[in-house]
Amino acid sequence: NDYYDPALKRGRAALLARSGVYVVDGDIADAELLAKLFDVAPFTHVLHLAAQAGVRHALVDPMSYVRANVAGLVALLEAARAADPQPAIVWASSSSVYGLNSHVPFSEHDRTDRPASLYAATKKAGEEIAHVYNHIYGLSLTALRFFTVYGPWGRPDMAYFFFTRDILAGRPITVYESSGGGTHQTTISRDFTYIDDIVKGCIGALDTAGRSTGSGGKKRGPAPFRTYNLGNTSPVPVTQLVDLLEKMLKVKAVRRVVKMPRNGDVPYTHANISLAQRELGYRPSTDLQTGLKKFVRWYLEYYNPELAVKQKQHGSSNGKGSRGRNGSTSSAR
Ligand SMILES: NC(=O)c1ccc[n+]([C@@H]2O[C@H](COP(=O)([O-])OP(=O)(O)OC[C@H]3O[C@@H](n4cnc5c(N)ncnc54)[C@H](O)[C@@H]3O)[C@@H](O)[C@H]2O)c1
Ligand SMILES: O=C(O)[C@H]1O[C@H](OP(=O)(O)OP(=O)(O)OC[C@H]2O[C@@H](n3ccc(=O)[nH]c3=O)[C@H](O)[C@@H]2O)[C@H](O)[C@@H](O)[C@H]1O
Repeated sequence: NDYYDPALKRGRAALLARSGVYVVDGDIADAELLAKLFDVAPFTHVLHLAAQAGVRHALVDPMSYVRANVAGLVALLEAARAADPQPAIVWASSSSVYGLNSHVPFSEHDRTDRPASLYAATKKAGEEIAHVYNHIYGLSLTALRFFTVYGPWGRPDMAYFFFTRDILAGRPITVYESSGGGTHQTTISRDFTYIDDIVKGCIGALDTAGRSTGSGGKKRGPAPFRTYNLGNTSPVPVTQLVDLLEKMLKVKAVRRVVKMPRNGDVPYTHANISLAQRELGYRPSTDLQTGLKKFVRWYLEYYNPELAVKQKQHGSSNGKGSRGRNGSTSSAR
């Protein structure tokens, strides 16, 4: 869909195709298409990442979340349970299911019944729906609760991405610094997790997913039903994220620092990852500074190759704007 620039999605698909992955464009809620795919190949595993993401956009287009994250998930589970053999399914839930939970670090045993956004509520609904398909049809189901994933080829609606774009363009950015008031002020922070670490967690989950125990819609025995946090377990204040970007871009941000509005965001996230460590061998190894450097290098090469070359040659930008892939003029000041 065109929630953000489809050219970026096509670029990722081209990377996949180059590595021998067969890419089909389609709607996850299209039952006929899914049935055809399951006819063509006896999939052993499915890694399901398609969703309407983004916590704040749910205020703008609530139904897109219901369609992709609820109807889309059910369509996939229906296709999987009818398949013979049934595949094991690993899918992306979200740290946002912890909502207003205040017990840190967030553990899989903590409450997830107080979501702060419709996005979070649809992911939580997905976790409950998955339980039904495990219970009735014996599908092996693993939900991975990703914590604020960032890196090259990332999502332009996420703060680290549009802060980079706006800082380079000299546009002001709005930084949520705290929430609450009086003695209950909370510093807004995130357990930012680098994409390569998340990928390793996904592979760990696929490799240990066991088998679905049904075929053709019939359950034959108990199958795994699992939920894991995939975070970095090292929260960083959003203000510090901006400090790091300023250093890497060599541009001072124009900051508008405000209290966090009630727009679906939660004040902080912090993953307890012991379970994933133990059972998936998950060991995140990228701190925010290292991961952001890789993101910034990619960003400049993708959107602003001229500036990337200048930064490499001179170790600093020259202050003159240059035209990038997105057509916008970015000026390093
Ligand atoms: N990036 C994060 O910080 C983060 C954190 C927690 C969970 N997640 C989850 O991880 C998964 C991947 O997220 P992402 O950040 O790469 O987001 P993304 O938006 O880049 O990827 C999701 C993809 O799903 C596609 N999609 C949406 N509706 C679809 C539909 N009906 N049929 C087929 N495709 C559809 C979109 O076009 C998009 O390409 C999502 O499920 C997201 O909710 C992401
Ligand atoms: O882990 C997840 O489950 C979620 O991760 C991600 O959500 P978030 O952690 O909210 O990331 P993101 O929007 O980049 O905001 C980062 C920080 O910047 C703050 N923020 C945001 C906007 C702004 O203008 N100013 C600001 O300070 C904001 O308050 C926050 O503190 C995914 O987008 C989402 O799909 C979901 O899956």
